[in-house]
Parts: sequence; structure tokens; C-alpha cells
Amino acid sequence: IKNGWFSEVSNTMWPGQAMNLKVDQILHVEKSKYQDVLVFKSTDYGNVLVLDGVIQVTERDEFAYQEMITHLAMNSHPNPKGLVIGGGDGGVLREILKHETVEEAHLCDIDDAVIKASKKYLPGLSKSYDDPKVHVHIGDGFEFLKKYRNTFDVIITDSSDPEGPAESLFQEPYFKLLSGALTEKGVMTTQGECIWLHMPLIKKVVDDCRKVFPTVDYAYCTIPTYPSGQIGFMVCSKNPSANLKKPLRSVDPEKERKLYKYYNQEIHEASFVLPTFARNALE
Ligand SMILES: NCCCN[C@H]1CC[C@H](N)CC1
Repeated sequence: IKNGWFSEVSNTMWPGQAMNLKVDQILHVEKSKYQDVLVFKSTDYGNVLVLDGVIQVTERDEFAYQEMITHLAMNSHPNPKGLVIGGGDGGVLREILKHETVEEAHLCDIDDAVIKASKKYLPGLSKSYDDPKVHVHIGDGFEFLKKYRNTFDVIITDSSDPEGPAESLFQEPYFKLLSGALTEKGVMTTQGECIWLHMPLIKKVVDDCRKVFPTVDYAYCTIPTYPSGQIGFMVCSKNPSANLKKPLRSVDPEKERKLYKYYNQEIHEASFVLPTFARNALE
């Protein structure tokens, strides 16, 4: 933080560009077992969680990502329970609990420090931890999934970037584990980086997912504080005849406006429409 500004710089993941947020007050600085944890109050984006110098959530725009990564999956399954790998801030858990079909929601994050920091500084996300349906596991999601076969209808991998503790969550062995832990018509979504910055990585992940899942698709949303202002998602199903572009379940428009701030059934479909450069790259 310099001259009252936080600058998200990464010479490897987004060379030559940076998102800057004006800092009102630094709230938390910690070196956990896995990463540097920073929380600051920004002047215009609410509280901001930063891990190893990378913006994870801001209170002002987190809903775009948390809703899309969750409801693209949950609304693609007829009656889902749910599991989040990562997502220690609790935002995805909050979204999973919006579905009445959910009897128990599991969260597995490697770093308890993130959960603790979120409970203290991100109440709008971490209130989800108070729900009795929630089961929290602290550990490596990769190891966690090895213990479950044919168990979860939906698994959401709400991870940080491939550089750091989440590295293994972007590789084929993990997608095989995901498939094994999913039920017959299970659906998964993963944090799928950015089409403006990471096409080669996205192409690799899509190819790896195509080796494991019969139905593979890629969608994205806009979100001001992520690199290049948007973030994508792998959306995959074990159901060979699934059409992930069309929500299996939806609520009426009236209820939609109360339940969500970003997601709606039209944007569900539209989010899979890619610009030509991305469409060509993923062919
Ligand atoms: N719920 C936390 C979201 C983590 N996802 C982020 C996507 C953009 C990345 N540069 C950093 C992680």
C-alpha cells in the first residue's frame, strides 16, 4: 500500500496492468500457514480481502462472482445438496443456502485464517457459517475429495489463482476427483480465470475437463475489481445430455429480483456466449 492506495500487481498473471483501490483503513495483516492475508476498508468498495497480494472479494462487487459460480451450477441440477471447495470467505456458501433443496452444505478450505478474517470483517458473506445446515472442513480440498465418492450433487471450486495453494485445483487429477465425488448427474463449477488474460490456461483446463466430463462449458461474468473486469467459470456435468446453457430450475422474475443481485435466468444463458477470439481459442 503506497500513498493510501492498494495496487494489485502480478508480473505473471496480469503483466503490465494493475487494479488500484483507495485505502481508508488497514484492518488486518497476517501471515497464515499458507498465504499473506490482508483486509482493508476501501474508500469506495467496502471491505476488501487480499491473499498474497491478489484481490479475492470486495463487499461492493463480490455478489457477481459468488452468485454466478453458484447458481450456474445449482440451477443446472434438479434438486442439489452442495459442496464448496475453497470459498473460505463464505460468499458461495451464502448463495448455496438460497436453494430450499439444500439439506446440508459442506465447505472445505485449506486456510482457517481466511474463515476467521471473513467472520470478523466480511459479515455479509460469513453470516452463512451460522446456518445449521453448514458443515465446515479445514483442509486441502484435493485430499478432502478423495474421501467422498458419489456423494455431492453440486461441487463448486471457489479457488484463488493457480499460483499458490490452489495450484492443484486447476489440473486433471483434481477434475477426476471431482467427478468421483459427484453423484450420477452431478454438476461442478470452478473459478475459470479471465478470457482477456488467460486463454492458454483456460484452453488447457477445458481440454482436461473434456477428458473427464461428458458435458463441458465455459461462462463468464463482469466484476469490476477482478483483473480486466471479468472472471469465467468452468461449468461441467456428468450428465451427457445436460444442456448447461439453459437453467433446469428458475424462480419467477419477481422472486429473482429479491433473491439475486446479478444472476437471472437470461444472464444464465447469455453468460455462455463468448466473444469470437475466445470461441475460436476453445474450439
Ligand atoms: N470467493 C473468493 C473468490 C476467489 N476468486 C478470485 C478470482 C480472481 C482471482 N484473481 C483471485 C481469486
